[in-house]
Amino acid sequence: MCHWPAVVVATPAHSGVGDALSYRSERALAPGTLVRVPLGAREVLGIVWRNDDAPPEGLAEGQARDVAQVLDALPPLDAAWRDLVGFAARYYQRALGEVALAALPPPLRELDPSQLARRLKRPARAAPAAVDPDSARALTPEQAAALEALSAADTAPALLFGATGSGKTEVYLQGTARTLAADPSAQALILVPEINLTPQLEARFRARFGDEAVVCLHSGMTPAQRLAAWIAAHTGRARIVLGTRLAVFASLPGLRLVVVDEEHDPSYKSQDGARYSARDLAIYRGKLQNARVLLGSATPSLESWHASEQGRYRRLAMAARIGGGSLPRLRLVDMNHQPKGALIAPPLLAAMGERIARGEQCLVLINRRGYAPVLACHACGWKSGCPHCSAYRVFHKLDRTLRCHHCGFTQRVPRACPDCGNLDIEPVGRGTEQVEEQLAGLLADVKRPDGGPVRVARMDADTTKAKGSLEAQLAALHAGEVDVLVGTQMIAKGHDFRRITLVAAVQPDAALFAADHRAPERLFALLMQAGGRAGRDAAHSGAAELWVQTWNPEHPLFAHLRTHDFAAFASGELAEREAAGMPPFAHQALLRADARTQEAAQAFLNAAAAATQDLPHREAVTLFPAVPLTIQRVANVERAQLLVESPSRAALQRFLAAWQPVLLQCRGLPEARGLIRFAVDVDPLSL
Ligand SMILES: Nc1ncnc2c1ncn2[C@@H]1O[C@H](COP(=O)(O)OP(=O)(O)OP(=O)(O)O)[C@@H](O)[C@H]1O
Ligand SMILES: [Zn+2]
Repeated sequence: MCHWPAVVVATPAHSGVGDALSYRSERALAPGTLVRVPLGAREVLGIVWRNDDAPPEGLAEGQARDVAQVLDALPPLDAAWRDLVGFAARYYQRALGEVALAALPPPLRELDPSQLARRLKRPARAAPAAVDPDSARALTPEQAAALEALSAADTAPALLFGATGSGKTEVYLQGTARTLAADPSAQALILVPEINLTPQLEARFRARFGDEAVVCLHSGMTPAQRLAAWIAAHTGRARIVLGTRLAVFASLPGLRLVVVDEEHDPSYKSQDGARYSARDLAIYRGKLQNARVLLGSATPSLESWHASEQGRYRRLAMAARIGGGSLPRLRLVDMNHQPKGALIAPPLLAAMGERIARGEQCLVLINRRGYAPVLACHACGWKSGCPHCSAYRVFHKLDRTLRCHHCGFTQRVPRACPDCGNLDIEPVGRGTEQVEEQLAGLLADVKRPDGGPVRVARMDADTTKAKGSLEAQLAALHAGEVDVLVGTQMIAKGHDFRRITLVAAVQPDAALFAADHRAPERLFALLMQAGGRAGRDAAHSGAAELWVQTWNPEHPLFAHLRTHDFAAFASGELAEREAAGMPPFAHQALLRADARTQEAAQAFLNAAAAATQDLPHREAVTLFPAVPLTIQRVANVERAQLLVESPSRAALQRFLAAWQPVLLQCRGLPEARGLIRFAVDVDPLSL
């Protein structure tokens, strides 16, 4: 008898190919089985999705092609995994095949059954997850209460709202230990925004549970490493998967606990391909597999905060810092009353000098890399625009280049103005390189306790490109080899620094007045998280300070920052969002178009909007006019978008599903000639 497996293969987002293709097989194949099947002239990896009794209508028996190979050394992907992938594809408006195959480690696509069998030689039994009892700490009362609440009968997702330095990591560790101890096949998934930023977290998990039990999954691993880790998770040998957003798709048959650390971090939302939110998928996955979900943050996203206000999530609060230390005191510097052009105001500079002389460390946050965001000629008005983008190229002084941070276009800095020949072209504005350079000079008279000169270092995407360099820089800071660290937001995240007592944000004002409705939320989180790096050693915390240089000291955001009152800040923001009908009180999706001309991009969007008249649920959604993106052109591609909004998530979903085939038709319209691609972004993070 012949079988008719429906197989999912990698298909581009809008190929129009149905969810699964029918093949023929001599033997019955369980859903979730990995196979290799012919597709055109190639042979590709596929996943058996279901088994049909007969060939699909219209396909003559003789036309069907046979499954080429069955990778049956691997246990089939379970129903929960297939459900997760199917949900993600539907919800984020992508092809099932695209999402399903992208969720598998890349090398799996190339292996034949015998090669795969060789990789699987290692024993597939669960690692013991030896908990080293000595490394587990005695919990504080708040930590103990959070842990109890986590294992209580109520299975709603939990939001661990714990101040910076309140010991959330220990709750993750002991929550994991309990989960694994309760069931020898249980597994835990720990998601982090960016793995390189948290080498400490990985080290703590490995120290506590043993190397065998823990695997990592992130895009920085080699294909072979990723395959090995994926197999360990899929076969149940690995008990703990520690990974970035892509790890939310790991096959974890024994999943009982999902932790999303720093759940507010925007990097949980993918910005290309299927634009999924790993945090939101973690919630869905928890329900699906009956696993506990724990979201942790000192500055939760307003979405999660709102859910905890409504009781959909359980809020577990840990307000106190470990050791009873206090949160840093806010020192606002009113830049209206400082010497003109001062990069670092004199009182801030003096405070830094005092700290350094005492052997303490300072962090200086400036969210711009390079030396200056623009180079300009004051004689003729020339500016260092990028020829390919609607953006300025950034001046990098160290290698004397002008670099576009959007398309990468790089040139040597011209000796004279390219337009008028004027010789003194000047940097406008400031970036990390400039702050680093100037601080060294400004602090030249200060001495460290050992009499040596002050050591200033910089940490941003430029200094951490080489593999291992980020770890090395963090290690130098921990070892006290650096007195002042200048950097972008990456210095503000998650690090457990012990000797930092002063954190300074030198020019955060732009975010106060940005058009994006999420800008205040992000700025508040950034400042609170940055400040949270100071005074983590209770012995020094009394003197810890967060300095903010601002031209707008009266801004209400700072009042809440002063009292460390996230709850008050959040309730103010939520009230504004509710009044304005913004998320989480409304649900949004963006239709984005890339084209050779702005007209073509907008023409496609307008045609797509016009073609919605007869779609179901049209009345439940609002479509806004097409607009260019803030940075309208990148690498010679014109970009535009159209916002779709609805008070009902379900209605928005149904509308988007019905719209998808219409979008494919609009792509072929004459006025959309020049369209390069389009994509739907559900629950976009920025508009
Ligand atoms: N019960 C405990 N007893 C002693 N020290 C602890 C305990 N729990 C945590 N710590 C220590 O307290 C410090 C802060 O903990 P942790 O880094 O987990 O904070 P956090 O809540 O994650 O903060 P952040 O949000 O700023 O990352 C760490 O050095 C940790 O080792
Ligand atoms: Zn460019």
